[in-house]
Amino acid sequence: MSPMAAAMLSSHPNVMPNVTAPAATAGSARLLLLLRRRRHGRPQAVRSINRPDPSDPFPGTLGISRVDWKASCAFLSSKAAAGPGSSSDKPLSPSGDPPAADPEPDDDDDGKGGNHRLSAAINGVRTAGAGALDLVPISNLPRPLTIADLSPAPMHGSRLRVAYQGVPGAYSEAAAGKAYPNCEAIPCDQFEVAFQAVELWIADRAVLPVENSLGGSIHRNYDLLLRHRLHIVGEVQLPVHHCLLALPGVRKEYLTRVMSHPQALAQCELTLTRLGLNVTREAFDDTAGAAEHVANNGLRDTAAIASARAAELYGLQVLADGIQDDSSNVTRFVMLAREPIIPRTDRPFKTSIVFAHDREGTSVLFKVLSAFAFRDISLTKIESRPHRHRPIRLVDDANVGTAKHFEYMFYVDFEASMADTRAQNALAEIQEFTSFLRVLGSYPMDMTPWGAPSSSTNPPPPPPSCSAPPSS
Ligand SMILES: O=C(O)C(=O)C[C@]1(C(=O)O)C=C[C@@H](O)C=C1
Repeated sequence: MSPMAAAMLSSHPNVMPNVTAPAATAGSARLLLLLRRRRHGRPQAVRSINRPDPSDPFPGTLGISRVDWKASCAFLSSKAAAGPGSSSDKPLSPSGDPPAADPEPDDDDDGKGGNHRLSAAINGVRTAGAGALDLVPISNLPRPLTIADLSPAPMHGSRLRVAYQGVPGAYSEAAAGKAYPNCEAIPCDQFEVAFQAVELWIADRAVLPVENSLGGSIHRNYDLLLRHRLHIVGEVQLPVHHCLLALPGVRKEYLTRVMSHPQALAQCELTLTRLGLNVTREAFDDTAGAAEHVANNGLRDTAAIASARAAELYGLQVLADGIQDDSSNVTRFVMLAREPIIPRTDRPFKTSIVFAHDREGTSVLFKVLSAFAFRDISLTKIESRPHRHRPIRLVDDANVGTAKHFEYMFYVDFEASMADTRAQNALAEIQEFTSFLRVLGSYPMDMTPWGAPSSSTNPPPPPPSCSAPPSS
């Protein structure tokens, strides 16, 4: 089994390896108990019984050894034959008394005949000294894996896991909460790690910043989009409202240093000067990480630029609120998944592409842009990044010498779905004069109305958990 499939199986509550229908043995009773516990969200029970057993010929399965299995078969063939009318008719509690009620009733436990007869027989045996067998009807056996379980839709019975860069309190965490309101947000120390977390099935999605209205593009993520094989499945725009944070009791005059994410420092540059602060700027991996660093190290000469939520989390005071240079400071994040979503035309969609060309001159770029313009497709973004594998092109001109051009990869976002024939035709045309073309994703546009920036930028603790929006 591939590691990917194994990871899927282990994360699927209904998937249990090596379980077959004729499970009426004590070993399988134990198995049923395990399955039942697992269904009711008590993974410790599974873990504890799953201890390595030297006699287990199938390590890694559910911890039922062949010895157990044989004993179970012998046990049941002698006792289940007791049949109806014996003591086995009455389900009994472990104490030997009839149980008042099942503390963990099964959803589909209808209490009628069929499998219950078998379960009653076994429960009857339990009073004869077999211990606390707590069986569920065979109808509750795990269902087989179906094609739907293999679809890109995540969940597998649990919350969506969303990787973001930074620590709790970072804006990226708030963006993850906005994109997937009930997700389990997974902090990552670098953008690259968030990409890998999705690729390795540690997370179902990544939510990463790509541009800010004041600071511009987050180039690292453009480069990573090309290096990795993830798909853009959505976007969210998050108003970003920065605060100047310091340890309780510290006054602005004492400050000699301000730390934050370089984007946040850039977004507050003018305000820092206007506040009359004579401070050095120090870059940190993320805004909330800077706040945590100030708090953990008791730095009384240093402030952090971060969210109000970071102040709460790390016990800092807010020295100044709303210090971004523009009150409508917004960061755009993209949501990434292992599989693309199916593009639609019944709501506004955006498509992101990246291309390179190997012909000389500027006309290629002109032609690409014309392919969209002729079809009335609006571009919302264009970004160029160095072509890593071929950064420079030499152009020989016998008369003038050798010209050197920088080579670029061009990233374009346009307002159309890949399900729209205009977009398909535009890309078919573009493909003819580009050497490389990749669709990074076709996804619903974030159409949320422009809310009050201050409240949403100091978001309420992004629900540590998220549900997928309908589109992704
Ligand atoms: O440091 C954070 O809190 C982040 O989420 C990162 C980040 C960024 O990369 O631009 C996100 C939003 C803000 O624009 C500032 C920083």
